[in-house]
Amino acid sequence: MQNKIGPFRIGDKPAFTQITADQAAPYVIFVVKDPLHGCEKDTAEEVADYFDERRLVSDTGMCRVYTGVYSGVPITVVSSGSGAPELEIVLMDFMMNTDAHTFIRVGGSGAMQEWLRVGDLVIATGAVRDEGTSLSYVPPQFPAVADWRLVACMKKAAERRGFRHHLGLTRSVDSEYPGVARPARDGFLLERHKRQFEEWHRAGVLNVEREASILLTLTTLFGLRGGVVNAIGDNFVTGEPFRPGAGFANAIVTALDAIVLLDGERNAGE
Ligand SMILES: O=P(O)(O)O[C@H]1O[C@H](CO)[C@@H](O)[C@H]1O
Ligand SMILES: O=c1cc[nH]c(=O)[nH]1
Repeated sequence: MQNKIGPFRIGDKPAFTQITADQAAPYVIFVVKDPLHGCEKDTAEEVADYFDERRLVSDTGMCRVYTGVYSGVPITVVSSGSGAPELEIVLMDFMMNTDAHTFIRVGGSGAMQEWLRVGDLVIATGAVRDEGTSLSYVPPQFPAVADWRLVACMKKAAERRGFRHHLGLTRSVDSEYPGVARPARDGFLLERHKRQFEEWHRAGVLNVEREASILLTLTTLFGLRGGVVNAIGDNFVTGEPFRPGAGFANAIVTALDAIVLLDGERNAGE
């Protein structure tokens, strides 16, 4: 049997973002409305403040969308809640209703290696799919891979700006507590949670957060261009304390500059 009810729409627009094809730029940046970024503004507005011109496309309460121009390139930015389940529905609004082809997550994360510093950037080459949403699409063996051109452009952008940055694997989880070996109520944490943390550390995963893998799974699955740049806000291994918004502005600029570089390559037919 198939679900006879299609995607949610209100006023004949996708319910969660109200996005329409004519309002969406080819390049879309996804951010979380997160107090960890240390700003008063909605995170989408924080990104849109970098645009040379911009217009508010929608604000449904769950998502806020701006479309504008940065260095001559049209870009859309959308903010939503935290975690793979929420980003899935935002991604599907764009993937099923617009011609957007490049999807970039800009966010924060916790470091999983002692040599990473708070404020550094991690440009994901791929993601560990330790969340449930992407498993609803494809088996765990399916790789969540970043687009190599986009990764190269983000690396070049960070280098040119002099931002400390690293390329490697990002792990996405559903649980912010045992999922990252952080004790929950009553100190609840099992040995297997500690072992899991150690395994991913030993496997060389650079950082952990909650959205990279759903974005990279879906862009890989549907032949779109996906990328993720996360700032390091704290270090789970060394205990370097959390600093709100550390490196987040650098992550935003890296994504924006990378889009300009990528657009230039596309226009040059590379
Ligand atoms: O800094 P942002 O992008 O919110 O992302 C990280 O912070 C949130 C809380 O952990 C999760 O969404 C995680 O992915
Ligand atoms: O664990 C996390 C998640 C987001 N940002 C951080 O700094 N750490």
